[in-house]
Amino acid sequence: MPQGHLSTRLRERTTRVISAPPSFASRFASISARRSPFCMGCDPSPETLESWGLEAGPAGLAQFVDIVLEAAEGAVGIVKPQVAFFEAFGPAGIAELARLITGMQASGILVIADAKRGDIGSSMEAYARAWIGEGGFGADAVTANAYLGAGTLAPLLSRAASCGAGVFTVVRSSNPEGAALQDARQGDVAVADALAGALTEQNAALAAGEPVGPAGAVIGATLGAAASGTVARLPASLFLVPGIGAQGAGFGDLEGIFGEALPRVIPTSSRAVLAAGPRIADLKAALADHVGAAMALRG
Ligand SMILES: O=c1ccn([C@@H]2O[C@H](COP(=O)(O)O)[C@@H](O)[C@H]2O)c(=O)[nH]1
Repeated sequence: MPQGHLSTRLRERTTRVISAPPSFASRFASISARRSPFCMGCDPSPETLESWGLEAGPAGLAQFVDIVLEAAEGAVGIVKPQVAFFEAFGPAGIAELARLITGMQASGILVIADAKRGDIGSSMEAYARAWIGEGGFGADAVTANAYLGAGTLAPLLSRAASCGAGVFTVVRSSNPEGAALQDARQGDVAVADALAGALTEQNAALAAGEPVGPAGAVIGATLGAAASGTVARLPASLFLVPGIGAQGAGFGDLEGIFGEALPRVIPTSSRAVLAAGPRIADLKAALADHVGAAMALRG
């Protein structure tokens, strides 16, 4: 191989290594220490819009976005818009979702797009471009479903690793209907545990020497200590943990499920926070309560 070609390749490789963006795990660790690991759910359901005195249509949605942007600024480090509630308003809803994502990021807030994507590998590549990295919505992390097989997550995970994003795959969901499927046997382990093992393998391949990789897991706060065996199979994952508040779980349930993994937990709650709106001061007060409760878990 000609010398010039070799040095060009070396330079390209070095540039890639030097310019690798910080991982989602390191960005979470930083925001968690500076603000809190708590994640504010942004679910503009018709019920929430109406209870805030807003029209359950695109104009009301735009006002909702204005309010949550102002309430979140300086009060919380992570938000999770539930994409379904934006999609429900069609193109106008998608535009508001994009506005929420860029507005939150402009305030230094990490955005987890709760889109729960899952498909065959070629379509997952398109979902990866849609949600993380440049060119699409550019969220900091996205949620995924693995019902088409753990291997279909690969395009999403490799893009996440290269652009410093995270992927949270549903492993054990917070809803009561989830257990029948997630506890079904795959060989001699539960489907959820087999998926946890596959995510851990992906983290070993993609974490680039960091202790926590891009393959995170969704584990419901409602599940109790029965979920801790699954947690143990995910030693290099962050955990996105819904179910606090309206679904009946509390911050006090998290230690029994996560134990020593608590520093990797991102507790999230939507309705319990949004019920305080629409006044900004009331929302900030509800956020302060949740942020404080999540900080107390860090010890
Ligand atoms: O297992 C899961 C996975 C995702 N979710 C989502 O989290 C929020 C929970 O909202 P609350 O109002 O705090 O109950 C919502 O967007 C769900 O789609 C979940 O609840 N459970």
